[in-house]
Amino acid sequence: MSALTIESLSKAYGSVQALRDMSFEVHGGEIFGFVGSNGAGKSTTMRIILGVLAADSGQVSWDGRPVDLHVRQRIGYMPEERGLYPRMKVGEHLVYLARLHGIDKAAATRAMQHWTDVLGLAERRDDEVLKLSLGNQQRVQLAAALVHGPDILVLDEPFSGLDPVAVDVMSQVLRDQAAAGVPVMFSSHQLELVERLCDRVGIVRAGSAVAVGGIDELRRTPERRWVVDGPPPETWLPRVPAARLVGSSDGRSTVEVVNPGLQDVDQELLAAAIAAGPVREFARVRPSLVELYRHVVSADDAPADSPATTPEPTEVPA
Ligand SMILES: Nc1ncnc2c1ncn2[C@@H]1O[C@H](COP(=O)(O)OP(=O)(O)OP(=O)(O)O)[C@@H](O)[C@H]1O
Repeated sequence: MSALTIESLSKAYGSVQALRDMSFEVHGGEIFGFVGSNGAGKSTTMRIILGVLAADSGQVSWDGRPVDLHVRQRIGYMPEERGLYPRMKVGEHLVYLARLHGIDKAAATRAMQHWTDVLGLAERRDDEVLKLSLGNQQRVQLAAALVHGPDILVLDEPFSGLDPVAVDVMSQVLRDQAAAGVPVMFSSHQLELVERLCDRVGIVRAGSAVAVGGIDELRRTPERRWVVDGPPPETWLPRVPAARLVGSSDGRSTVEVVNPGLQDVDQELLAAAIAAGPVREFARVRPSLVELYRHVVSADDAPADSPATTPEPTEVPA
């Protein structure tokens, strides 16, 4: 399957180092969530992928070859600063954009009809863009990214400001595109949505991707914790010196392995707990994407808009 490879991008705006050694890959058929604080470098990376901005160094390739004008024509892009002509009618606008990508008039009209149907805009085809609500303008913007049948989708905050129904519609479109083999990359600050929708994520801090991987992969943190619903911990935990109590509530104890390098402590914990009484639940505690994000991003003490030192990458299991 094809892949979009972002390799060691650097970019400075004057004295602000927006990107430093930004690297990650988006594979065909996956939805990749691009997350990070304000000013971390997400939009800058996406603009460089599109070629509307040049990197100082590094490169973007598709299928192992540097992205050229021909490939860029095949990208569907939703810019952060939404770029529609307010006085143009929705239908005409989409046909015009498809034609700019070299699609003939009949195919462009069919594509416009298809995407306005899918995105719930069929009734609005003859309305000027400026007469639409912001959420509907955003749907048009997604249609604009899709109308030429792109091979790659790069969407800058496509979900911001959408109502829950529009979020569902857009999520389904992205799933369908990924199922058709398209690599779908989008940035967002809505981490629950990213966790629900994405196959992989890249967490950006101060211009670098500091954690990249499948969400389950990233959640396998070195801090190993278990929740145990069973006998009181004081009756069995002292038998496992490698673990300590982190907290208890409602009869459930959270225990943590003191030395993360030790293997099979979970089996010792379970055996010790069962020996002391019935165990109703024994489960590994995994951080949510929100917790993971806070952990990774909290190392960024410098304000995002000022020059910062290069962060140490967070180790992610292969
Ligand atoms: N045109 C520009 N001129 C000068 N500095 C810029 C410009 N565009 C971005 N920057 C700076 O580059 C850094 C990265 O900005 P970028 O917009 O890529 O971040 P972002 O992760 O997309 O942020 P947000 O989540 O707020 O959209 C920030 O420090 C920003 O202030």
